[in-house]
Amino acid sequence: MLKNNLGYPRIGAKRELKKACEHFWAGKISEKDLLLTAKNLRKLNWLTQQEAGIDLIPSNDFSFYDQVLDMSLMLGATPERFASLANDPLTLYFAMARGYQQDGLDLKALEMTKWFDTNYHYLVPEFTANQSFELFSTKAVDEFLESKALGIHTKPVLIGPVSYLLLGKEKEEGFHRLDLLDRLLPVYKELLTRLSEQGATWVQLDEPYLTAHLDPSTKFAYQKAYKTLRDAFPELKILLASYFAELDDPEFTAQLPVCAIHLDLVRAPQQLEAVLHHLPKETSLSLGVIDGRNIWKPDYQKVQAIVNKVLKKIDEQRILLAPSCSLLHVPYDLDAEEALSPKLKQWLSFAKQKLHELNDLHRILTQNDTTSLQQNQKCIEDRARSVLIHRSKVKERVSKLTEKDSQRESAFDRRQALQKEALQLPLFSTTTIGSFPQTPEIRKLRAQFKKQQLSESQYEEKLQQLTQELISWQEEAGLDVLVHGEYERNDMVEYFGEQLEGFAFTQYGWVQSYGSRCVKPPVLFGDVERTAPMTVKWSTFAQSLTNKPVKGMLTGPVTILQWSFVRDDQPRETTATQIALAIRDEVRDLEQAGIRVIQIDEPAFREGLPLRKEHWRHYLDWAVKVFKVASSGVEDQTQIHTHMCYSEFNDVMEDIAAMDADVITIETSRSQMELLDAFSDFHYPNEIGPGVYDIHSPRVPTVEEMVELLEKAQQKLPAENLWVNPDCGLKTRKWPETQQALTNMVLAAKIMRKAPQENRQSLQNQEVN
Ligand SMILES: CN1c2c(nc(N)[nH]c2=O)NC[C@@H]1CNc1ccc(C(=O)N[C@@H](CCC(=O)N[C@@H](CCC(=O)N[C@@H](CCC(=O)O)C(=O)O)C(=O)O)C(=O)O)cc1
Ligand SMILES: N[C@@H](CCS)C(=O)O
Ligand SMILES: [Zn+2]
Repeated sequence: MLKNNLGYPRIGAKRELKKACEHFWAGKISEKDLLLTAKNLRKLNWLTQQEAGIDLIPSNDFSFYDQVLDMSLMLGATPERFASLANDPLTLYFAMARGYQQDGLDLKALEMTKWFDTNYHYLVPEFTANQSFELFSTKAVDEFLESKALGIHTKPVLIGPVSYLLLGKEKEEGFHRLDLLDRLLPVYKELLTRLSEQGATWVQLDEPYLTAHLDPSTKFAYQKAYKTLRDAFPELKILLASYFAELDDPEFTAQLPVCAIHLDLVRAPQQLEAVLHHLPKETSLSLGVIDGRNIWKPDYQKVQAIVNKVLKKIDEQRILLAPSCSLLHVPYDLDAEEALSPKLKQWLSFAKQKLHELNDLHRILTQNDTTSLQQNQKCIEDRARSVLIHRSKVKERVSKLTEKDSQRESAFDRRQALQKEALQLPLFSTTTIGSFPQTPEIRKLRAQFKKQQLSESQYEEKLQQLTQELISWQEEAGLDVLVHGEYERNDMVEYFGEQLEGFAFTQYGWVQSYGSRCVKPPVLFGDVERTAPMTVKWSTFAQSLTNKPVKGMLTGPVTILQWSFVRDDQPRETTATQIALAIRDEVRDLEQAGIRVIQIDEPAFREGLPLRKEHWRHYLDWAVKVFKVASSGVEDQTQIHTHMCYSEFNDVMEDIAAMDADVITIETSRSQMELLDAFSDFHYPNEIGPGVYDIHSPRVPTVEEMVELLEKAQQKLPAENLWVNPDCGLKTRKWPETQQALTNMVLAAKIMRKAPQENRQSLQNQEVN
């Protein structure tokens, strides 16, 4: 029974890679220094896994930015616009990730989207009809050799050919990306040849799309790909990894010609039986029994029962024990946490602890280690019985909710009329999504405050000053609905977690979100309660400085749930309802305090959608309901906004409309307003702000391109329902580019208001470049 790990976090336990990348981008360290930091991190990861007794240790799970981008580079799938950077691979790599505005070039980054239902984002490969592939980078081989030099025999991890193609997007009409398989497979063969030549014995090919609906042509692609690879490499042990959901067709997958199949038995234990039934006698099974997506200790007895069931069908040599998916989605090391309560800490495990759990389980299963089993049982029982978790007042309030609590007083038409009268906003009103640059100075102030080097009043005074400057700047820039800037927030979820009962927060529990950006998800361990207002002070302070409306800024219940490590002892919808009640109280308090526009962000609404369609209805029903519970406690005149980013809306339009927010701002600019089609096809009734520029890149958008996007939007939706705003919050941007971009955005809105061609010309002359 081998202990198999699918992937390890790579950002560094103290975010060393993040810091090195950001310093490199800022020109503060050399390429050599960056490469050395990366090498040290890889070494540390391999040694940690070796020490923990893992048999199949992954390599090529490291990435400077994203593993899908790494694959694109290895396979030579570089869009034409980057051709001039081909002789400088690292510059090319970061240009594809972040865009490139230098030396007279203005290259847009690849589109970024969510990695399945996680909070990790990948860079979408771009394909053309005459797409060619070549072995451009040998990263997987290089890292295999690097581990070999340390005396560690690793298992290279690659994204499998079919999922790689499915993760991408056709950039022109007339072909399907799976048509490219015949051109792609020779490059996989070349890569596997190099790996075999260097002594690789196992290779993990991730095919998470095996859990999506498999139509005949997709099945054909999988069969072709894996038969080709098996025929070419009969000796190589290919581990085919699925995760995050159940296989769409267990019989089909079980019979693919590979050495082993990995199953996520945390998310989808029900698939085991069917797979066992169809598994050929020579195929091994990797049992994903440790949760790679959450931080709770597993119940060893339950795992034991699963493995024993498998042992009845196949023998020990064909079983691998594994986490459910790569450990990329959990933090590094619980031992580093000094401030967590010891009680809570004994219920948790992070990546390093999960490795040791594999070891414990291996001993329990193969050597009958009853001590580990009993210790684990004690922890599990202790958590189940703990008084820390339960608040009867909260449970009672949830049970007393009625239909009325999730309905606004009047229908949208009436609310819209009342709000227009109350707010007196122009056509194409301009606003931002909430956050403004979180400068190193602001982060430093907070760090000093947390270390008690600054008193609360000193910290708040400085933030007040910055907020005041921001309000003045927005007024001067001519924005219509202002924001306070979210300077006081470390993160839009963590900030609320820190203020709500039922949450705990970590010191170093960082998880990569995209590129160098990390989040520290709070631990939602118990019943959620708001004991005091959370945002009223900052919103009312900002509102006191201006006559223009300042938007109150809250994170919605689905997003708080989705971006936290959530308790697994009750249904997610129950926990979401508890959060919704806390937000509802905050919304009401903001209204009472004179805030007339309130935004409840739900960027994770679409991400929370289960991967398997049969589970959608249930999720959508409760997700819409909890948003309405959070947002419906206000008067008709109070304008409720929501915001969503990176979402494919087509499938869920009806439910987004059912949320009944007065205004929704969405990400659309990277896809050139394509996403808006869903709203226009559906005749979305409420107001909508399609993002007119991409905030993930420092590139300053021109007035012209934003006008063009707004014109596209105007063709799709009535002008009186349109808002003008960026794609998302501006916290990751620097000040000069933010000012220039927003100044251009306001000009674009003014052009749209004036419309005649002559006015456009004169306004474009004022553009800031
Ligand atoms: C909108 N997005 C979000 C997602 N998930 C969230 N939970 N939050 C989100 O906003 N998912 C989808 C997208 C992903 N986008 C982003 C965008 C930006 C970030 C980001 O900027 N993350 C920051 C970390 C933010 C944070 O919590 N900072 C803390 C700690 C600051 C810090 O680093 N302090 C230093 C000391 C500083 C000094 O002394 O100078 C330290 O501790 O070492 C804070 O502000 O207090 C990032 O830097 O990665 C994430 C997701
Ligand atoms: N209000 C948040 C939303 C991000 S999705 C922000 O502006 O950062
Ligand atoms: Zn956003």
